[in-house]
Formats: sequence, structure tokens, C-alpha cells
Amino acid sequence: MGDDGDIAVRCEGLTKRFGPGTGVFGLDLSIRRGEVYGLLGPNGAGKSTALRMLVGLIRPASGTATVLGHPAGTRSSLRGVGALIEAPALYPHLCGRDNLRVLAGYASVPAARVDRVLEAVGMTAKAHVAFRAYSLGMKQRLAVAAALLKDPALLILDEPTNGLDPEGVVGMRDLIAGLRRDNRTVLLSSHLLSEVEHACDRVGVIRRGRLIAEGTVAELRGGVDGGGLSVTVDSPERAAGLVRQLSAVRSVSVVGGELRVAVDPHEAAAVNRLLVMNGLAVSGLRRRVPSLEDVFFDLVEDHRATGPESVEVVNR
Ligand SMILES: Nc1ncnc2c1ncn2[C@@H]1O[C@H](COP(=O)(O)OP(=O)(O)OP(=O)(O)O)[C@@H](O)[C@H]1O
Repeated sequence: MGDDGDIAVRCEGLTKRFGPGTGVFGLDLSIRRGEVYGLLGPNGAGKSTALRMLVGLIRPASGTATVLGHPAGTRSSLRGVGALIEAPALYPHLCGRDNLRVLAGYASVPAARVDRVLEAVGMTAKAHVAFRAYSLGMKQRLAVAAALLKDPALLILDEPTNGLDPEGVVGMRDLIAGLRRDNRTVLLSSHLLSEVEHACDRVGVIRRGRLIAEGTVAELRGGVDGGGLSVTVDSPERAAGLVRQLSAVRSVSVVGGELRVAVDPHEAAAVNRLLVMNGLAVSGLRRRVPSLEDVFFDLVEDHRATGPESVEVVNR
């Protein structure tokens, strides 16, 4: 099979069924070269299963997947792919650099590449430290370095921030931003909305093995019912009762002491006037842009309402 032009990954009807509603069903994806694409979904949505099919760890029951212009899982497709899907086998007693040297030897990669990838993941200063002494974030960075050894055109990262502390998450985010600048194609999975929101050019939302939405973060946001207003006011509960009476208001909630009003933002003056006239001090009023989290839960809720079975959404 030849080159697939600008497309790094193409899946058509990719299916692997483990049980009713469990697995991946009819997944259609097109990931362009040079983009960072996030597969977002709750636990058990089928993200890992999809990624495993792309690297040949699982054979699809039906459908096709093409990776870098070759059938997924074949030697020719894997030549250009670096993957972090299972924790790589790294020796605890060896330092980071020696671990990578061993892997470079297995993969017939020139040893000079080791220092390049250590630098790419920001681990040069810790390269001499034994792997067992690394923090989880450092171990994860070294695993990404291992995936980069072959200088892959496509990097597949399954939940790269899973289990990391906030510092590790920021480090991984910076690392992914660096990969994007390198013009590499990155396909990552995450259940962390904020991660995908910041790291990815496009996002596919997957639930119960099916792609339920796809687009840029801005496009996905556009599909949600407005954002409305955030109001900082004393006595937010009383304020909520008052604002609810306005006919233009669709819903009101109090989140973290702040009033969230689902209303056309042009109604800001009317909301402000009503509160002030009732003796409440409004210290802040701003337009609220829906976060990807709003989009995600909106979508999942929507599908929960219309889908054949219920789903538990768990945020790890
Ligand atoms: N080999 C298998 N045999 C049976 N069921 C499986 C197998 N692999 C995965 N599953 C099930 O398929 C569903 C999807 O799993 P998958 O690991 O792809 O989800 P995920 O979206 O990556 O979620 P998580 O973040 O929890 O890993 C889950 O219900 C899982 O238990």
C-alpha cells in the first residue's frame, strides 16, 4: 500500500467487540500528519482498545486501519510509529541513559540518538540517575524518550498523564507541545478534559466504543448550549432565586460560590440591574465560555439520555 497523502491514521468501521457495548464499534477516524489528536473518553470507553488495534496488539474483528499509508500493525507501518501503550520494560538499576542505550541497541538505532531524545523530553540532567529513583513523571518522560528513539513520524501515547502529580502533568504537557513544534503527528488518549483541551488540535470524544463527537476544541464548544454568565455576588443562593425569575434565563446554578447563569450574554445588564435593585452587591460579571468539560458532560449526558443503557462517568 502506498502513501496516504496528508493522512497519518485512517480508520474505517474499526470494530472489536468484547461484550455488549464493550469494545470499539465502527470507529471512523482521520488524523492528519502534523496534528496532535486527542481521543477523549471516560474509563472503559475503548480508547486503549482503539490504540492497540492501530499498533497491531489487537486484531480488529472488522473494519480497516491504515497507519502512515500501510495496514495497521504491519512491519512497514510500525517502522514510523513510536508508542507508549504499555509501560516499557526498563531496568530499575540502570540509569536513564543506559536504559535508552539498551533499547537503542535492540532497535538498531544509532547511540547518538539517545542524547537527542533525552534532551527532547527534558531529562538530560537526570540521565545518570538510576531509573528506580525517578519520580513517576520522570519515568513517564523516559518512556516517551524510548518511544522517540526511532524518530517516529507518529507517536501514540495512551493516557500519558495518568497517575502524574500536577508538576508531572505540566511537564508532560510541555513535552507534547514540543513534539507538536517538531511537526510530529501525535495521537494521545486521555480521560482528562483539561489535558486534551490544552494539548490537542482536534479531539474525538469516544463513549462505549463509539465516536460521539469530533472537532477542534472551539468547534466542540460551539456545539454546546452557550456558556452564559458568571456572576460574583453576595448571597449567591438568594441571587439565584431572583435571576431564575427572568424569562430569558434557561437555568441557574451556584458553583464554588459563583452564580452560573445560562442566558444570552446580552442579558448581562438586565441580570445586573435585577440583583442591584434587590440590594445585592455584584462584584463581578463576565461572559462564561464553555469548557471542554461542559462539552464532554453535555455529550455524555445527551447520550446517556438517549442511549440504550446507562453509563457511569468517572473522572479519575
Ligand atoms: N482483552 C479484553 N477482554 C475483555 N474485555 C476487554 C479486553 N480489553 C478491554 N476490555 C474491555 O473493553 C472496554 C474498553 O476498554 P479500554 O481499555 O479500551 O478502555 P479505555 O477507554 O482505554 O479506558 P481506561 O481508561 O479505563 O483504560 C472495557 O470495558 C474493558 O474492560
